[in-house]
Amino acid sequence: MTLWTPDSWRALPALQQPHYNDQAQLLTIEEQLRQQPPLVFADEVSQLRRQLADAAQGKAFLLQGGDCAETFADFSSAGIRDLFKVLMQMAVVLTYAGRKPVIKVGRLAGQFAKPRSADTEVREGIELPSFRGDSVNGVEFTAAARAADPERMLQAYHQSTATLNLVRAFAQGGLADLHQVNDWILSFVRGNPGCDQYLQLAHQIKDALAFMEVCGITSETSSALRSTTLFTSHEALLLNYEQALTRQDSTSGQWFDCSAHMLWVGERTRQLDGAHIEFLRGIANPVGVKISNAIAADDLLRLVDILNPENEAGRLTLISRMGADKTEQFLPALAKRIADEGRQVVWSCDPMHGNTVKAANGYKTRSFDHIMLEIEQFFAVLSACGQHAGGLHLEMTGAHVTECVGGAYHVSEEDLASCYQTQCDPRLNAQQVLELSFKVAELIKS
Ligand SMILES: O=C[C@H](O)[C@H](O)COP(=O)(O)O
Ligand SMILES: C=C(OP(=O)(O)O)C(=O)O
Repeated sequence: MTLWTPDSWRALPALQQPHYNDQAQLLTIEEQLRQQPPLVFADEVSQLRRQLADAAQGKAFLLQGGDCAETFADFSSAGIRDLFKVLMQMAVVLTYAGRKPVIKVGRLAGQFAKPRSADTEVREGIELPSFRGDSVNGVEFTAAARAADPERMLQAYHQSTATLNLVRAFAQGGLADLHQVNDWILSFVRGNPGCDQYLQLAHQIKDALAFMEVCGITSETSSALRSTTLFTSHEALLLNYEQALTRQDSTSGQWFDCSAHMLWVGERTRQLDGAHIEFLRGIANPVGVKISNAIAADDLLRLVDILNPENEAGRLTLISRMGADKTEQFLPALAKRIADEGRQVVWSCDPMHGNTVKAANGYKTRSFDHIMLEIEQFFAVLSACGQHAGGLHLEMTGAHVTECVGGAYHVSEEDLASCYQTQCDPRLNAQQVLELSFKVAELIKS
């Protein structure tokens, strides 16, 4: 294996990269990013890695979720707060009903770039570059907006710092206190089917807290009751951005990509000899790889060995995203091979990206039933292979959107138009996510 350096990826083919017209401007922005403070610290990253080692061994569960893509336009403290609350709600359901510690990792504070199926989009005979996320170009369908602009990476960095600042405050400053378990319910979820079940669970938690208080364990005496950690993650797609935020830890000598605690590489950029895998192999962060039915077991094993040559639990998460129609057929051979070869990985399920369809009225959507079915199949396949179903990876929001159909609240195809806000892929809303959490908790328990 050749020597890794933060820029060794540059000698290899990098797919899904923007075409910047002004290379000198790109270099200037990279230099400016290099001068910025890190977003995360080596110790925090190592802490996540240790927790993921527990997930690999079935002793914890990874909950990774957030926007398909963060946007410059929808940036608000209310939006971040609502996503935080929904993640807390899910975590409490999975922890209490599923009886496992939950590692909370947001798709936030850096999730601004999207890989696309097509390089261009045609509307009424006009062809323009596809929208690739706010850190690359603008969503408006004009030539000016769709031109890739490196300055956008700086704006994404600054929005990420502000987001992370607020997330850290929420996690440490009261909103995460377990006594707030009722306040995590968003107003539009109240009165819906899943809410009653949640209120019952909240009631039981409050009873347990009252008992603990009598025993002298309160929010004042126990930091575990009053605070939490929400780690950050995003797809390591824009390698110029990732390299600029990669720093060497002076104590250990290891390289950390300080743009997020965890990075993943997508289904479209995980080529064994490609730039993205080359970049990820050298950083000490925990990394994830999305895998569909398109990967062969031999290639998966090679990928695992490139990214985790020491076979350390917690370093690598394999995120299966095959679709409800393919998981039962294709996942068993992969999971069995990893088990037979004794490789330590966290198996996580992304039930979103293999289940995208176009509704009759043209909206890109996903069905709650297909999402649930893929999760059930994922649990069944891993259990049959003697492996742990270690996590869940969701595109979701705290906003009251109608982007995925189905669920107990019955979002129909006709309802999609009423609040369809995503710029790329459809997300589960807070009530769909709550309903899903109770079902997943049952799967974890069983
Ligand atoms: O979120 C993932 C991808 O960026 C997205 O699914 C691609 O969508 P497209 O097929 O419309 O390009
Ligand atoms: C692009 C994504 O997923 P995938 O690589 O699995 O398509 C994503 O998670 O945003």
